[in-house]
Amino acid sequence: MTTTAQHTAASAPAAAAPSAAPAERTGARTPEAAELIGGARERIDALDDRIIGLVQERMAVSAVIQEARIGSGGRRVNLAREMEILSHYRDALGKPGTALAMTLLELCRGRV
Ligand SMILES: O=C(O)C(=O)C[C@]1(C(=O)O)C=C[C@@H](O)C=C1
Repeated sequence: MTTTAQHTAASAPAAAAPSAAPAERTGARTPEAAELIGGARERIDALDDRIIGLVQERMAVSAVIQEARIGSGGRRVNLAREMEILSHYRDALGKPGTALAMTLLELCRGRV
């Protein structure tokens, strides 16, 4: 029987294999570029871990707010506040910022 992992490994392009040579793995055409990309990817992985941690922290703080509001007899969602957040992200990051804020709000809403 073929496992999912075997199937994926067999069908994935060689460039994606972890054991591939650095230049192949990064798409670079020189060892220097491969080295630079490898280092920058490590920084991106570290940044992504921090971003994920911040998102999780945001979710926890949002849950505290929602709990307090619902516990006091209010509604879970506060649309006026959501509009402020959408504007904030859009002002900082442009149109994709709005999409990012919507995803964050989706993650944060409805956790309590
Ligand atoms: O600020 C609030 O009132 C919240 O409930 C937090 C939050 C958010 O995650 O930013 C979540 C739900 C609301 O609809 C608006 C905003």
